Amino acid sequence: MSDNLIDGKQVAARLRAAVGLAVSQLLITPTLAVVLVGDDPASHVYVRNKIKFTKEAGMRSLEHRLPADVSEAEVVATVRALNVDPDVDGILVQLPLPAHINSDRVIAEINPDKDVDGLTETSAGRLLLGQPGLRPCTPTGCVILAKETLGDLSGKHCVVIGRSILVGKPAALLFLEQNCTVTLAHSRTENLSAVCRGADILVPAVGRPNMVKADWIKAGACVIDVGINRIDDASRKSGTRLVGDVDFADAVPVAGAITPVPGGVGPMTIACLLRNTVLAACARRGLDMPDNLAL
Ligand SMILES: Nc1nc(=O)c2c([nH]1)NC[C@@H]1CN(c3ccc(C(=O)N[C@@H](CCC(=O)O)C(=O)O)cc3)C=[N+]21
Repeated sequence: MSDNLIDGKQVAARLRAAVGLAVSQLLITPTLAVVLVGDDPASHVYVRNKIKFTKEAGMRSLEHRLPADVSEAEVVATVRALNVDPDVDGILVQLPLPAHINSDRVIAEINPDKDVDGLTETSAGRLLLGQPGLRPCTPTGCVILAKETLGDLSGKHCVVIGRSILVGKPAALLFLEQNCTVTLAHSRTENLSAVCRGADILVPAVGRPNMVKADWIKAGACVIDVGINRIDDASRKSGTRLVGDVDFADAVPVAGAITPVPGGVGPMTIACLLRNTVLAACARRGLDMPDNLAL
């Protein structure tokens, strides 16, 4: 193993421990409600992990399982009931939803003060405006990993590749909030590799296996790989393996620090969900954010 790896698993475990400590000092038990529709096996694995870590951090989790053929109206009704349940601090609707359900309409129903995924229009507006609010989990995890490596990010040139609503756009805004100079690159960017070579912090969030090569990376740059791509690998028993958007073997010798896949950004996403649940529980009660959960 090289010495420039950013151990997302370890940073996530530490964040979960910090969440647990913050919870133990509260007089209430934050509660996360998870809505899971259908029987997608991957979604069930994610949700099981989320629930396990929620409990480990001393919080309560409620699980609402709905059948795959449930109507959109019933999912909306479930969200509305959670919105007004005073015991519920965070609501997570596991995505993707079955094709017959419009996930935008469901997400729009979530009370923004319980929006621990940070996906509602109100949460997005608060982020854009620099107002307090719940930020999306994966981009928050990227910022934490970058700060872990570099400390203060002020003045650093951050290049985010990918303009998705879920990751790229909010990541650009969160790095801007950290006083980075931000470039939001995407599929139409001219001279993409040269733009990336200017980055002190490079955040590929595209979903294209091994797209970023060594010659896209400035020597010593911090590389936060958001991609989680499953590719064929005949040498594995499963027949597949996970790779990021970065050609890891190529990039490792050039990067100053780099996240692996798996074991990089992924575990941070779940840890940030737990953090958001505590932040939501505090904000809803007019309590200050626990000091040890500040970015
Ligand atoms: N409402 C909602 N919020 C989400 O945040 C959300 C969602 N729906 N639907 C699915 C995606 C996916 N997602 C991941 C979280 C952790 C890992 C993770 O920890 N991955 C491990 C590897 C896991 C493996 O081996 O399969 C890693 O990268 O090390 C991956 C993916 C959250 N999502």
